[in-house]
Amino acid sequence: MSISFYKYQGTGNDFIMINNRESVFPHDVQLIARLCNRRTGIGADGLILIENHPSLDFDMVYFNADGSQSLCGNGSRCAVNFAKFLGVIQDTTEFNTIDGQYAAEVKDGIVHLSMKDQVLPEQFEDHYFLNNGSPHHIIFVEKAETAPVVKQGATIRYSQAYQPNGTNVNFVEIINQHEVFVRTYERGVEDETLSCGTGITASCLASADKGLMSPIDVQSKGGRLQVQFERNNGGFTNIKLIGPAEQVFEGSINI
Ligand SMILES: N[C@H](CCC[C@H](N)C(=O)O)C(=O)O
Repeated sequence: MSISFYKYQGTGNDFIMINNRESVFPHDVQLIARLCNRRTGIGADGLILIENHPSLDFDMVYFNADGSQSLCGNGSRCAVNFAKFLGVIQDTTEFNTIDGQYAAEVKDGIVHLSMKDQVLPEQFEDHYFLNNGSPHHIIFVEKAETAPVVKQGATIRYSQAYQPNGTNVNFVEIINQHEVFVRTYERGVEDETLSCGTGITASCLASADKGLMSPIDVQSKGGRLQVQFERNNGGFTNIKLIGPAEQVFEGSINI
């Protein structure tokens, strides 16, 4: 059976997007991993199905490249622009994810994704940790460009401390009081991705503990995003992940 797909990328985090409102594409993780393989398949960090939802605009079903599932911030931004392209939504939406209901707004093609309120990231001797729909180990470094992202990221991701589910690992360089540079080793991709939306958001919230203030502009290897938030005594509210999400090409696959 031939299935059409669209390739999207959000600051270099790239996804196979399928309009699955007719439920033709199976939730088959072996097939998904094969399609995400950059040598034998289409190639992507993940695959996203847009499916119907009984009360919300759509259900975003996200799979990492290895078929595992978690919340994807950049994938959510791409799903919103894809849903707009399909005519499922106009410029505002409330949709479902593995982490529950999320809202977003599209302004001049830029997606403003509202993230859930968060507590302060847990602080350890050499890192922070926050699970904002996906788990994030956050390390502040002098120079992110030279950080051993894959080597050290994989070591932490597979360490005993994070068994059995693992974690994403973020390396954060503070540029100034309103800007950071973030690189991420992503669980489920098992490599560095050009950006990680939930990781960037978690890293910005940890940066607030180091005196940075909203809005925080973020450099990633795949492009620039912005994270906005309000601090209250116990944590953060009105958190937004803001950035582009572009359609790259359309294709079809036989499954
Ligand atoms: N790899 C992550 C999920 C995707 C996160 C990332 N692509 C994002 O934009 O948030 C995990 O398994 O926790």
